[in-house]
Amino acid sequence: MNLLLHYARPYWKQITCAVLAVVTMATATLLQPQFLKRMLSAIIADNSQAVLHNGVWLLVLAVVGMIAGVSGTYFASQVSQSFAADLRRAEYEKIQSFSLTQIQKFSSANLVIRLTNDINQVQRFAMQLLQIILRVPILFVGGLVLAIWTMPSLWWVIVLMIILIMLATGRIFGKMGGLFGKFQHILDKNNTLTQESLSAVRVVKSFNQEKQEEDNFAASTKELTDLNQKISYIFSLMLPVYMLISYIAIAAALLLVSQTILKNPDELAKITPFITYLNQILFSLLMMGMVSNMVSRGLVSLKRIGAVMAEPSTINIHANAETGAVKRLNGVITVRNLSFAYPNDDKQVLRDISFNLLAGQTLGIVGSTGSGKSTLALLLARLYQPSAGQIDIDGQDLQTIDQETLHQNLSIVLQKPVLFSGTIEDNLKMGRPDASLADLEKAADQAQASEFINQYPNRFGQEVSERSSNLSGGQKQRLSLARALVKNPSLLILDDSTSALDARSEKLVQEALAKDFVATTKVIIAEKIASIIHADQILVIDQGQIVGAGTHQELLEQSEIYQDIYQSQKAKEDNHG
Ligand SMILES: Nc1ncnc2c1ncn2[C@@H]1O[C@H](COP(=O)(O)OP(=O)(O)OP(=O)(O)O)[C@@H](O)[C@H]1O
Repeated sequence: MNLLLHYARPYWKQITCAVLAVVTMATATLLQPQFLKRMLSAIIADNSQAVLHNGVWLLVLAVVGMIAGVSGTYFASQVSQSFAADLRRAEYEKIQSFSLTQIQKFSSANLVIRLTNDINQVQRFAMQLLQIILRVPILFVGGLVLAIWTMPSLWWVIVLMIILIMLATGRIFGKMGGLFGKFQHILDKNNTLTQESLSAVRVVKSFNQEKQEEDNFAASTKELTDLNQKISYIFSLMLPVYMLISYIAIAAALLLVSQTILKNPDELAKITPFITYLNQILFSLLMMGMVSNMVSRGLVSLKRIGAVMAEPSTINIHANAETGAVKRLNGVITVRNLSFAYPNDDKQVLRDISFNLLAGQTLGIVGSTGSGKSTLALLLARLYQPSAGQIDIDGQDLQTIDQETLHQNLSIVLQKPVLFSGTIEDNLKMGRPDASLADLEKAADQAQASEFINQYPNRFGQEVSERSSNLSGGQKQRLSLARALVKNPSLLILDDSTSALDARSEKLVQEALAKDFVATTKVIIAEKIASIIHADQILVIDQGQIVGAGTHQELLEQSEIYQDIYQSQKAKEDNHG
């Protein structure tokens, strides 16, 4: 609720207008039966002057009610849409400030729902709040008071009707308990399944898993449909039950009044407004039931958004608050006693890692599969936070460096290259939006990507399709490498980024890195020792620990594991050669 108040505050003027409009409309609705009663009395008394007078008032009230209704809807939709847009922006910014640890904690599919479906629910909730939820109590209390005032002797008919409706509502909502929470939970599950199977569509197809995926999806969708049907069924009971109760009340009222109408014809003028008030009370109770659906969903969504907003920002997005300046880092890396376990997992993937790297130096990392090399790269790029220990860049704790400074100084090429739909130019410029064509050409040369880019008639204007499915593995790797290089970073992290390149191209990339990126500190994870043989320092990682450190020559002399890896790779090469 605090969230709602916080984000609604800037719109207090529009909210005041919406509230005034709703109050005006409800008052007009409540006053109409009174003028109708006077008009009917005037007809019975054959007073044409009074008939006209009250008729005009009825018309005025109808027009005022209509204007208030339209302007109420206008202000309510303006407030709810602007409020939802602000909240969506704030939530998006919050998610941007999350580390991968936090994203993994919520799961990305779940965050997408919180950013789309939940915000929509809250927007609808805000709209209903300003439109219906405010109107309902006015109509209920006003209708009750005026109905009793119109026909005091029939007070017990109204009270009986309200008690019966309350009992019916209680029973209906008793059945609803918890259904909405469950609905949201299944929706999350359904979304995760969809996202997973669509993002891995090739794997699904190549393993002939379409049927299995379809079955999973069908099962989860059926669960969702069943639950939705249950909710709709319970709601569909409401209107007929309420109508039945109101007809009973109206029949009872008519029966009782029929006794007195002959003696006092003015009672006839009162029965019409009385029935109108009964209907207004009924309508307000019905609305209360209906909007409670929206309110429960809105509150569940608000709570889910609240959980995202309450998560502490681990990444400071904005550049230095005082100067607004983005620093050029030197790229001196100091890692002290670093340990790490993935969220929701007890296993220590990295243990007590320490090393130092001077600006412009190259660090090579080798080790068996699953030893923790990629994890170390992700930690160095601050995509995860260490569980223990610290990483300093130029003597500053990596966690405290603002996002803009880090983005401008650091480039990482992940093991699985990720490109975005758009042109090659769009992708390369992600690292440096102001890069000129000459900059792009230079980076493409360094990454050995020029040859295939030049084969496209529109060169850098060539479209990259969704999930870059129109590019080969090697082409994707070259483009992500070019994207990292175009930034001329102070710190470059390559996670097995040349694995899909032929030996000649890989050698040319290495030469470009040595020649053109002298000042850049380079961390290179490699399968092949040949890729890092000239590194200033090489770390050998095994089961999350450093088991050897030094230059190629030093490791050959000191590290058995390194010797084994080197000999086995050399033997393979000799066999091929
Ligand atoms: N997101 C994750 N959540 C939980 N565990 C993970 C996650 N990513 C990796 N792991 C685990 O962490 C360990 C180290 O993985 P990592 O990817 O760092 O190894 P690696 O040395 O880079 O392997 P490879 O050479 O095969 O790429 C593995 O046991 C892996 O199962």
